[in-house]
Amino acid sequence: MIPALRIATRQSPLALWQAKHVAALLMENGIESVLVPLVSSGDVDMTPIDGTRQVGVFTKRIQRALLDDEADVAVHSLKDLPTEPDDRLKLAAVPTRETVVDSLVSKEAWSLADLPPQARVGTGSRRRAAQLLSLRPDLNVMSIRGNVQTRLAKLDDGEFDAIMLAEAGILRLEMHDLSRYTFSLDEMLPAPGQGALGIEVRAGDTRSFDAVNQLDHMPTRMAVTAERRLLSALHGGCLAPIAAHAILEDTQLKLATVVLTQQGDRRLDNSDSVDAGTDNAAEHLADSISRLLIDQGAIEMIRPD
Ligand SMILES: NCc1[nH]cc(CCC(=O)O)c1CC(=O)O
Repeated sequence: MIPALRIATRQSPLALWQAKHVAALLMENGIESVLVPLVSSGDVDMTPIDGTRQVGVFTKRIQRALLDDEADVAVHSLKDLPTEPDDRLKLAAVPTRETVVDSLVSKEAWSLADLPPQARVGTGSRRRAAQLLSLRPDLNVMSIRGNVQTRLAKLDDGEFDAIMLAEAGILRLEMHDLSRYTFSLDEMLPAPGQGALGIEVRAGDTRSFDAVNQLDHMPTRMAVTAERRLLSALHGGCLAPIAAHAILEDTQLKLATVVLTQQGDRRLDNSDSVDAGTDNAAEHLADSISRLLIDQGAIEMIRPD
């Protein structure tokens, strides 16, 4: 009998949902799997996210499980996965993407315009903070940590008037009735890879690769390849105020980007598209926008002060 694929996962409700989702997708292809739940430092460390903290806190622990042969498959939220490739691992699949947008969660379901002056808005993301401040400089953007449930409890306790979350996480956790306003893409562009999963296997593990690669969704893969390449070209890491959203529409791959200063007082908005049928379309699209951004001074803007 072929042994079941071992899927490494963190133990937050969102991570467990994502790992079980991948197990279900594998099962549709007749592939058995078991979950290997692990503890990551990103889940226990409650200090505020800032430039001094390491990137990859959520992903390193489960990558280590693969390298140590405790598991065969690592399921990540793609936006948490650093762009620097690790030769020992391979991104075997990026399945069909969930909604990419962000939501503003508040008791009153305030829209961006409804938020009272100076309202206290919680987010741990520089990208969300800077975009929000660029639109509403009066707001008090405050740091918040913890998993989705912890953040919602802090909102409930009155520590914040509103918090920002990825809509993908809200839907995965089946909080369809959560009182919220969903930003349009014109108001708030997502993080590179937001709403997508990234599934890694050990380089050279062809059995796991072949099983997992069946879950790869070409349009999603192209879109996130463009978004992540842009992030990587700007040396942004997942903590920089860089937003990017790509989508394949008919034959065109489109990429929209926003780069901001931390306080949102300056922003660069760029978008472009390419014929998706050309060689390395995603890479070329990202490279042409990143050259533009670098000329516009993006590297200096995102430098943490
Ligand atoms: N940084 C934590 C994280 N990683 C992935 C998601 C949500 C799911 C996704 O964006 O794919 C979240 C929570 C959030 O940003 O609200």
